Amino acid sequence: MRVLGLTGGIGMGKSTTAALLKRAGIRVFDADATVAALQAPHGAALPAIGRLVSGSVHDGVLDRAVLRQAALSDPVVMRGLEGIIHPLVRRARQRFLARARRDGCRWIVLDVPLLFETGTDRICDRVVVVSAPAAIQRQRVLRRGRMTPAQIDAVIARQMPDAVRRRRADVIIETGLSRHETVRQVRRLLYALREGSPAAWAAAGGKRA
Ligand SMILES: CC(C)(COP(=O)(O)OP(=O)(O)OC[C@H]1O[C@@H](n2cnc3c(N)ncnc32)[C@H](O)[C@@H]1O)[C@@H](O)C(=O)NCCC(=O)NCCS
Ligand SMILES: Nc1ncnc2c1ncn2[C@@H]1O[C@H](COP(=O)(O)OP(=O)(O)OP(=O)(O)O)[C@@H](O)[C@H]1O
Repeated sequence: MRVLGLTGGIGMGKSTTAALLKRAGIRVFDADATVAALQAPHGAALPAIGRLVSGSVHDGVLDRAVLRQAALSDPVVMRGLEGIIHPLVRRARQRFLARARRDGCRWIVLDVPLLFETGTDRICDRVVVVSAPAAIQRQRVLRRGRMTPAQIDAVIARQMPDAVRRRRADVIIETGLSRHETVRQVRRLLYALREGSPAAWAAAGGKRA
């Protein structure tokens, strides 16, 4: 079984790209969804989060705004939160991989925002980076309306710069153009996954020499 890493900064288009891959029948491990499940009402991470940030959990329900504010304004809190979350995500990922291996999957996708930052790229055969110009990125996250401009900057500051991610990518999917263009790039990627030839990977690459 081969592992395709899918990553990119906040709002760069990971979920959109992951959905296209899923539609093609590829199994996708979604790290953000795993985090959401851990933080859902009575989720496995809540007792520890309640101890880390007092007032963030009431009757087994997380107050996300309180946690977001605390984590994004204090690096010590964010590190503590990551210390709670990341080992649990790693365990869920291992269960996902074991199941996919047992089911005989050829390629699976790991959709992980912090793929490089957490060293998860080391278990990937190829890495796809989704990327768009910084101004478009900020505009997209702002439009979602969940974060203030300062909170967006705090998240971006904790992530690897886009230019570094692009250098480390095997394949870059540009999402700053039309949705149609993104679909076209994903189609080339799917062809490379199926075909496996150097020429197919070169065609999917999207990296300028
Ligand atoms: C900080 C929290 C409370 C903010 O919640 P919020 O609902 O505002 O955002 P959401 O969870 O949808 O995250 C949006 C995006 O922010 C980025 N992001 C989230 N956490 C982090 C982090 N610790 N470092 C860098 N980027 C992060 C990711 O790109 C993610 O896709 C939440 O993201 C969280 O609990 N983060 C810690 C867990 C973690 O490291 N997640 C990253 C994926 S493994
Ligand atoms: N060509 C495109 N390709 C992908 N996404 C696009 C494109 N044009 C616009 N978008 C929009 O960009 C937004 C961000 O995309 P998406 O939610 O997939 O990002 P993400 O990387 O998963 O973000 P996050 O890390 O914050 O969860 C979405 O609202 C999506 O509709």
